[in-house]
Amino acid sequence: MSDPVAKSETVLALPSNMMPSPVTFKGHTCSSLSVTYISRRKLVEVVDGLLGVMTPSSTCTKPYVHSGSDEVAADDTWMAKCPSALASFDQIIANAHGKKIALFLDYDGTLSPIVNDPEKAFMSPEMRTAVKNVTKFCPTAIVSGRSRDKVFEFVNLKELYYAGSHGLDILVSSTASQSKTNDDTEVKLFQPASEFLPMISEVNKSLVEATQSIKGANVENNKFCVSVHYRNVDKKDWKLVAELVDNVLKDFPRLKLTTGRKVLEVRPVIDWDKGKAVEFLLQSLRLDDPESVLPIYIGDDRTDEDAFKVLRERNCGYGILVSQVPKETEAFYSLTSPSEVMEFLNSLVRWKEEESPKVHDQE
Ligand SMILES: O=P(O)(O)OC[C@H]1O[C@H](O[C@H]2O[C@H](CO)[C@@H](O)[C@H](O)[C@H]2O)[C@H](O)[C@@H](O)[C@@H]1O
Repeated sequence: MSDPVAKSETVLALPSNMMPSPVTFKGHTCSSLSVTYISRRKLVEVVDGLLGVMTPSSTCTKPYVHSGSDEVAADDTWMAKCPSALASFDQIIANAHGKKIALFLDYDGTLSPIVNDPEKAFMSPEMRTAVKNVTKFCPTAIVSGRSRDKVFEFVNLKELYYAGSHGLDILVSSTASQSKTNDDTEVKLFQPASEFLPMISEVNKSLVEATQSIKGANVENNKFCVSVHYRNVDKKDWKLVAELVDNVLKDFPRLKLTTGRKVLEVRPVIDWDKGKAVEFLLQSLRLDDPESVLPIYIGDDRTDEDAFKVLRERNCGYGILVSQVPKETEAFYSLTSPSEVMEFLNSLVRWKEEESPKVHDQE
Protein backbone atom coordinates (compact mmCIF):
# COMPACT_ATOMS: atom_id res chain seq x y z
CA MET A 1 0.00 0.00 0.00
CA SER A 2 1.33 3.42 -0.85
CA ASP A 3 1.94 6.07 1.77
CA PRO A 4 -0.62 8.85 1.17
CA VAL A 5 1.27 11.12 3.49
CA ALA A 6 4.60 10.64 1.73
CA LYS A 7 2.85 11.15 -1.61
CA SER A 8 1.28 14.44 -0.61
CA GLU A 9 4.60 15.45 0.90
CA THR A 10 6.36 15.15 -2.43
CA VAL A 11 3.65 16.40 -4.76
CA LEU A 12 2.37 19.35 -2.76
CA ALA A 13 3.86 22.75 -3.21
CA LEU A 14 3.34 23.79 0.37
CA PRO A 15 2.07 27.25 1.19
CA SER A 16 4.51 29.17 3.36
CA ASN A 17 2.42 28.73 6.48
CA MET A 18 2.85 24.97 6.14
CA MET A 19 6.64 24.85 5.98
CA PRO A 20 8.94 22.85 5.41
CA SER A 21 10.80 26.12 5.69
CA PRO A 22 12.36 26.49 9.15
CA VAL A 23 9.83 26.02 11.94
CA THR A 24 10.18 27.86 15.20
CA PHE A 25 9.80 25.97 18.43
CA LYS A 26 10.93 27.14 21.85
CA GLY A 27 12.90 29.93 20.26
CA HIS A 28 14.76 27.56 17.92
CA THR A 29 14.39 27.20 14.22
CA CYS A 30 15.43 24.11 12.30
CA SER A 31 18.52 25.86 11.13
CA SER A 32 19.51 27.45 14.42
CA LEU A 33 19.24 24.64 16.97
CA SER A 34 22.22 24.69 19.28
CA VAL A 35 24.77 21.94 18.72
CA THR A 36 26.63 20.44 21.65
CA TYR A 37 29.97 18.84 20.92
CA ILE A 38 31.21 16.00 23.08
CA SER A 39 34.86 15.30 23.68
CA ARG A 40 36.65 12.10 22.66
CA ARG A 41 37.22 11.24 26.32
CA LYS A 42 33.51 11.61 26.98
CA LEU A 43 32.72 9.37 24.03
CA VAL A 44 35.05 6.66 25.33
CA GLU A 45 33.30 6.88 28.72
CA VAL A 46 29.97 6.45 26.97
CA VAL A 47 31.21 3.36 25.14
CA ASP A 48 32.63 1.93 28.37
CA GLY A 49 29.20 2.51 29.90
CA LEU A 50 27.61 0.81 26.92
CA LEU A 51 29.73 -2.27 27.43
CA GLY A 52 28.20 -2.40 30.90
CA VAL A 53 24.63 -2.16 29.64
CA MET A 54 25.27 -4.62 26.83
CA THR A 55 25.62 -7.32 29.49
CA PRO A 56 22.30 -8.18 31.11
CA SER A 57 22.20 -6.91 34.67
CA SER A 58 21.87 -9.52 37.38
CA THR A 59 20.16 -7.09 39.73
CA CYS A 60 17.19 -6.04 37.70
CA THR A 61 15.98 -8.98 35.70
CA LYS A 62 13.41 -10.59 37.97
CA PRO A 63 10.39 -11.42 35.84
CA TYR A 64 7.01 -10.43 37.16
CA VAL A 65 3.38 -10.90 36.37
CA HIS A 66 0.64 -8.45 37.11
CA SER A 67 -1.57 -9.29 40.04
CA GLY A 68 -4.87 -10.24 38.49
CA SER A 69 -7.48 -12.66 39.75
CA ASP A 70 -5.27 -15.73 39.53
CA GLU A 71 -1.82 -14.20 39.08
CA VAL A 72 0.71 -13.43 41.74
CA ALA A 73 2.93 -10.35 41.72
CA ALA A 74 6.54 -11.55 41.56
CA ASP A 75 7.91 -8.21 42.71
CA ASP A 76 5.68 -6.19 45.00
CA THR A 77 8.10 -3.28 45.21
CA TRP A 78 8.11 -2.85 41.45
CA MET A 79 4.33 -3.10 41.27
CA ALA A 80 4.04 -0.49 44.00
CA LYS A 81 6.42 1.84 42.18
CA CYS A 82 5.08 1.27 38.70
CA PRO A 83 1.62 -0.34 38.90
CA SER A 84 -0.07 -2.07 36.01
CA ALA A 85 -1.88 0.42 33.79
CA LEU A 86 -4.58 -2.24 33.34
CA ALA A 87 -5.09 -2.79 37.05
CA SER A 88 -5.03 1.01 37.52
CA PHE A 89 -7.28 1.74 34.57
CA ASP A 90 -10.11 3.20 36.67
CA GLN A 91 -7.68 5.56 38.36
CA ILE A 92 -6.25 6.67 35.00
CA ILE A 93 -9.66 7.41 33.50
CA ALA A 94 -10.79 9.15 36.67
CA ASN A 95 -7.94 11.61 36.08
CA ALA A 96 -8.90 11.88 32.42
CA HIS A 97 -12.49 12.77 33.24
CA GLY A 98 -13.63 15.75 31.15
CA LYS A 99 -10.32 15.83 29.30
CA LYS A 100 -9.15 14.77 25.89
CA ILE A 101 -6.47 12.05 25.96
CA ALA A 102 -3.50 12.69 23.67
CA LEU A 103 -1.82 9.36 22.99
CA PHE A 104 1.85 8.81 22.10
CA LEU A 105 2.95 5.32 21.07
CA ASP A 106 6.43 3.97 20.57
CA TYR A 107 6.62 1.24 17.90
CA ASP A 108 9.15 -1.57 18.47
CA GLY A 109 8.48 -3.50 21.66
CA THR A 110 5.28 -1.50 22.24
CA LEU A 111 3.05 -2.09 19.22
CA SER A 112 5.10 -4.96 17.80
CA PRO A 113 6.93 -7.69 19.70
CA ILE A 114 10.74 -7.59 19.66
CA VAL A 115 12.01 -10.00 16.99
CA ASN A 116 15.47 -10.91 15.73
CA ASP A 117 15.05 -9.37 12.28
CA PRO A 118 14.22 -5.62 12.43
CA GLU A 119 12.71 -5.88 8.93
CA LYS A 120 10.12 -8.33 10.24
CA ALA A 121 8.85 -6.41 13.25
CA PHE A 122 5.26 -6.46 12.04
CA MET A 123 2.33 -5.41 14.16
CA SER A 124 -0.64 -7.73 14.24
CA PRO A 125 -3.88 -6.86 12.39
CA GLU A 126 -5.61 -6.86 15.80
CA MET A 127 -3.16 -4.27 17.10
CA ARG A 128 -3.65 -2.15 13.97
CA THR A 129 -7.42 -2.24 14.55
CA ALA A 130 -6.96 -1.29 18.20
CA VAL A 131 -4.75 1.68 17.24
CA LYS A 132 -7.14 2.75 14.51
CA ASN A 133 -10.11 2.58 16.89
CA VAL A 134 -8.40 4.64 19.54
CA THR A 135 -7.69 7.42 17.03
CA LYS A 136 -11.46 7.98 16.77
CA PHE A 137 -11.37 9.37 20.29
CA CYS A 138 -7.78 10.39 21.00
CA PRO A 139 -5.32 12.32 18.83
CA THR A 140 -2.55 9.74 18.49
CA ALA A 141 1.10 9.96 17.42
CA ILE A 142 3.70 7.28 16.76
CA VAL A 143 7.08 8.30 18.18
CA SER A 144 9.77 5.91 16.96
CA GLY A 145 13.50 5.51 16.53
CA ARG A 146 12.79 4.11 13.07
CA SER A 147 12.78 6.33 10.00
CA ARG A 148 9.36 7.90 9.56
CA ASP A 149 8.82 6.11 6.22
CA LYS A 150 9.69 2.75 7.74
CA VAL A 151 7.43 3.12 10.74
CA PHE A 152 4.60 4.29 8.46
CA GLU A 153 5.14 1.17 6.34
CA PHE A 154 4.68 -0.98 9.45
CA VAL A 155 1.77 0.91 11.04
CA ASN A 156 0.05 1.92 7.81
CA LEU A 157 -2.62 4.17 9.32
CA LYS A 158 -3.21 7.66 7.97
CA GLU A 159 -5.16 8.58 11.09
CA LEU A 160 -1.94 9.10 13.07
CA TYR A 161 0.78 11.71 13.47
CA TYR A 162 4.28 10.34 12.89
CA ALA A 163 7.58 11.25 14.53
CA GLY A 164 10.47 9.14 13.18
CA SER A 165 14.22 9.08 13.93
CA HIS A 166 13.61 9.59 17.67
CA GLY A 167 11.54 12.70 16.97
CA LEU A 168 13.99 14.24 14.49
CA ASP A 169 11.48 13.85 11.66
CA ILE A 170 7.96 14.92 12.57
CA LEU A 171 5.10 14.98 10.13
CA VAL A 172 1.77 16.47 11.10
CA SER A 173 -0.84 15.62 8.50
CA SER A 174 -4.40 16.89 8.45
CA THR A 175 -5.53 13.35 7.58
CA ALA A 176 -4.76 12.52 11.21
CA SER A 177 -6.91 15.29 12.63
CA GLN A 178 -9.82 14.13 10.45
CA SER A 179 -10.52 17.78 9.71
CA LYS A 180 -9.72 17.41 6.02
CA THR A 181 -10.40 14.85 3.32
CA ASN A 182 -7.58 13.05 1.51
CA ASP A 183 -7.98 15.43 -1.42
CA ASP A 184 -6.79 18.49 0.42
CA THR A 185 -4.26 16.97 2.75
CA GLU A 186 -2.07 19.49 4.50
CA VAL A 187 1.27 18.41 5.87
CA LYS A 188 3.71 20.09 8.20
CA LEU A 189 7.24 18.84 8.52
CA PHE A 190 9.63 19.49 11.38
CA GLN A 191 13.18 18.23 10.85
CA PRO A 192 15.51 19.94 13.32
CA ALA A 193 18.55 17.94 12.16
CA SER A 194 18.16 18.29 8.41
CA GLU A 195 21.70 19.63 8.06
CA PHE A 196 22.96 16.26 9.38
CA LEU A 197 21.53 14.20 6.50
CA PRO A 198 24.77 13.95 4.45
CA MET A 199 26.72 13.11 7.62
CA ILE A 200 24.26 10.37 8.56
CA SER A 201 24.61 8.80 5.09
CA GLU A 202 28.35 8.90 5.45
CA VAL A 203 28.44 7.39 8.93
CA ASN A 204 25.96 4.72 7.83
CA LYS A 205 28.36 3.68 5.06
CA SER A 206 31.32 3.64 7.44
CA LEU A 207 29.41 1.60 10.02
CA VAL A 208 28.36 -0.98 7.40
CA GLU A 209 32.00 -1.34 6.29
CA ALA A 210 33.34 -1.48 9.84
CA THR A 211 30.94 -4.18 11.03
CA GLN A 212 30.64 -6.30 7.88
CA SER A 213 33.00 -8.96 9.20
CA ILE A 214 30.98 -9.43 12.42
CA LYS A 215 28.50 -12.25 11.95
CA GLY A 216 24.99 -11.11 12.88
CA ALA A 217 25.77 -7.37 13.11
CA ASN A 218 23.26 -5.28 11.20
CA VAL A 219 23.29 -1.57 10.41
CA GLU A 220 19.93 0.15 9.85
CA ASN A 221 19.73 3.61 8.32
CA ASN A 222 16.94 5.48 10.08
CA LYS A 223 17.43 8.66 8.03
CA PHE A 224 18.43 11.08 10.84
CA CYS A 225 20.09 8.38 12.96
CA VAL A 226 21.63 4.97 12.46
CA SER A 227 21.08 1.78 14.46
CA VAL A 228 23.80 -0.84 14.85
CA HIS A 229 22.07 -4.04 15.96
CA TYR A 230 23.97 -6.70 17.90
CA ARG A 231 21.01 -8.92 18.92
CA ASN A 232 22.18 -11.65 16.51
CA VAL A 233 25.89 -11.27 17.26
CA ASP A 234 27.66 -13.88 19.39
CA LYS A 235 27.92 -12.41 22.90
CA LYS A 236 31.71 -12.70 22.88
CA ASP A 237 31.75 -10.17 20.01
CA TRP A 238 29.47 -7.53 21.57
CA LYS A 239 32.42 -5.60 22.94
CA LEU A 240 34.09 -5.69 19.53
CA VAL A 241 30.94 -4.20 17.95
CA ALA A 242 30.98 -1.32 20.45
CA GLU A 243 34.68 -0.74 19.83
CA LEU A 244 34.22 -0.69 16.05
CA VAL A 245 31.35 1.79 16.35
CA ASP A 246 33.40 3.94 18.71
CA ASN A 247 36.25 3.87 16.23
CA VAL A 248 34.03 5.05 13.39
CA LEU A 249 32.64 7.86 15.55
CA LYS A 250 36.14 9.28 16.07
CA ASP A 251 35.69 10.86 12.65
CA PHE A 252 32.24 12.24 13.50
CA PRO A 253 32.46 14.51 16.55
CA ARG A 254 29.00 15.94 15.86
CA LEU A 255 27.36 12.55 16.33
CA LYS A 256 26.65 10.81 19.62
CA LEU A 257 25.92 7.29 20.76
CA THR A 258 22.93 6.11 22.78
CA THR A 259 21.65 2.63 23.53
CA GLY A 260 18.44 0.72 23.06
CA ARG A 261 17.44 -2.92 23.18
CA LYS A 262 20.55 -4.70 21.86
CA VAL A 263 21.17 -1.77 19.59
CA LEU A 264 23.70 1.09 19.50
CA GLU A 265 22.16 4.25 18.11
CA VAL A 266 24.18 6.96 16.41
CA ARG A 267 22.44 10.35 16.46
CA PRO A 268 23.17 14.04 15.94
CA VAL A 269 24.35 15.76 19.11
CA ILE A 270 21.59 18.38 18.98
CA ASP A 271 19.44 18.82 22.06
CA TRP A 272 16.43 16.91 20.71
CA ASP A 273 14.81 13.65 21.75
CA LYS A 274 11.44 11.91 22.07
CA GLY A 275 10.57 14.17 25.01
CA LYS A 276 11.14 17.29 22.93
CA ALA A 277 9.11 15.70 20.13
CA VAL A 278 6.18 15.15 22.51
CA GLU A 279 6.37 18.78 23.67
CA PHE A 280 6.50 19.92 20.06
CA LEU A 281 3.47 17.82 19.08
CA LEU A 282 1.45 18.92 22.11
CA GLN A 283 2.16 22.53 21.28
CA SER A 284 1.66 22.37 17.52
CA LEU A 285 -1.57 20.37 17.86
CA ARG A 286 -2.78 22.79 20.51
CA LEU A 287 -2.96 20.01 23.06
CA ASP A 288 -0.74 21.69 25.62
CA ASP A 289 -3.43 22.85 28.04
CA PRO A 290 -3.20 20.49 31.03
CA GLU A 291 -6.67 21.53 32.13
CA SER A 292 -8.23 20.01 29.03
CA VAL A 293 -5.73 17.39 27.81
CA LEU A 294 -4.19 14.35 29.47
CA PRO A 295 -1.18 13.05 27.49
CA ILE A 296 -0.31 9.34 27.80
CA TYR A 297 2.95 7.99 26.36
CA ILE A 298 3.52 4.23 26.04
CA GLY A 299 7.02 2.93 25.31
CA ASP A 300 9.48 0.19 26.18
CA ASP A 301 12.92 1.61 25.62
CA ARG A 302 15.55 3.90 27.16
CA THR A 303 14.83 6.57 24.57
CA ASP A 304 11.19 6.63 25.74
CA GLU A 305 12.39 7.75 29.17
CA ASP A 306 12.93 11.26 27.76
CA ALA A 307 9.21 11.43 27.02
CA PHE A 308 8.21 9.90 30.37
CA LYS A 309 10.37 12.53 32.05
CA VAL A 310 8.71 15.40 30.20
CA LEU A 311 5.24 14.23 31.26
CA ARG A 312 6.37 13.70 34.86
CA GLU A 313 8.08 17.10 35.05
CA ARG A 314 5.13 18.91 33.46
CA ASN A 315 2.90 17.02 35.88
CA CYS A 316 0.39 16.72 33.10
CA GLY A 317 0.15 13.10 32.04
CA TYR A 318 1.37 9.53 32.34
CA GLY A 319 4.25 7.53 31.00
CA ILE A 320 3.56 3.82 30.72
CA LEU A 321 6.59 1.54 30.49
CA VAL A 322 6.27 -1.73 28.59
CA SER A 323 8.56 -4.19 30.31
CA GLN A 324 8.62 -7.73 31.65
CA VAL A 325 11.23 -6.83 34.24
CA PRO A 326 11.53 -4.08 36.85
CA LYS A 327 13.51 -1.11 35.55
CA GLU A 328 14.58 2.34 36.64
CA THR A 329 11.96 4.50 34.98
CA GLU A 330 10.25 7.88 34.95
CA ALA A 331 7.00 6.17 33.93
CA PHE A 332 4.02 6.13 36.31
CA TYR A 333 2.56 2.83 35.16
CA SER A 334 3.63 -0.35 33.41
CA LEU A 335 2.40 -2.99 31.00
CA THR A 336 4.22 -6.26 30.41
CA SER A 337 3.90 -6.73 26.65
CA PRO A 338 2.44 -5.46 23.37
CA SER A 339 -0.59 -7.70 24.08
CA GLU A 340 -1.21 -5.75 27.26
CA VAL A 341 -0.74 -2.50 25.30
CA MET A 342 -3.50 -3.69 22.95
CA GLU A 343 -5.71 -4.54 25.92
CA PHE A 344 -5.11 -1.05 27.33
CA LEU A 345 -5.97 0.61 23.99
CA ASN A 346 -9.13 -1.48 23.69
CA SER A 347 -10.11 -0.51 27.24
CA LEU A 348 -9.68 3.16 26.33
CA VAL A 349 -11.95 2.68 23.31
CA ARG A 350 -14.61 0.86 25.37
CA TRP A 351 -14.51 3.61 27.98
CA LYS A 352 -14.79 6.37 25.38
CA GLU A 353 -17.62 4.55 23.59
CA GLU A 354 -19.54 4.31 26.84
CA GLU A 355 -18.75 7.94 27.65
CA SER A 356 -19.84 9.26 24.25
CA PRO A 357 -22.17 6.67 22.63
CA LYS A 358 -23.33 9.18 20.05
CA VAL A 359 -19.89 9.43 18.44
CA HIS A 360 -19.84 5.66 18.04
CA ASP A 361 -23.43 5.40 16.79
CA GLN A 362 -22.75 7.87 13.98
CA GLU A 363 -20.03 5.60 12.50
O1 LIG B 1 11.64 3.79 19.16
P1 LIG B 1 11.31 2.43 18.63
O2 LIG B 1 10.17 2.43 17.68
O3 LIG B 1 11.13 1.43 19.73
O4 LIG B 1 12.61 2.00 17.81
C1 LIG B 1 13.81 1.65 18.51
C2 LIG B 1 14.60 0.70 17.65
O5 LIG B 1 13.68 -0.35 17.34
C3 LIG B 1 14.14 -1.36 16.42
O6 LIG B 1 15.06 -2.20 17.07
C4 LIG B 1 14.48 -2.96 18.11
O7 LIG B 1 13.47 -3.83 17.55
C5 LIG B 1 13.96 -4.82 16.62
C6 LIG B 1 12.77 -5.58 16.04
O8 LIG B 1 12.00 -6.15 17.07
C7 LIG B 1 14.97 -5.73 17.34
O9 LIG B 1 15.49 -6.70 16.43
C8 LIG B 1 16.10 -4.86 17.91
O10 LIG B 1 16.99 -5.67 18.66
C9 LIG B 1 15.54 -3.77 18.82
O11 LIG B 1 16.57 -2.88 19.26
C10 LIG B 1 14.70 -0.73 15.18
O12 LIG B 1 15.20 -1.75 14.34
C11 LIG B 1 15.75 0.31 15.51
O13 LIG B 1 16.23 0.92 14.34
C12 LIG B 1 15.09 1.37 16.40
O14 LIG B 1 16.02 2.38 16.71
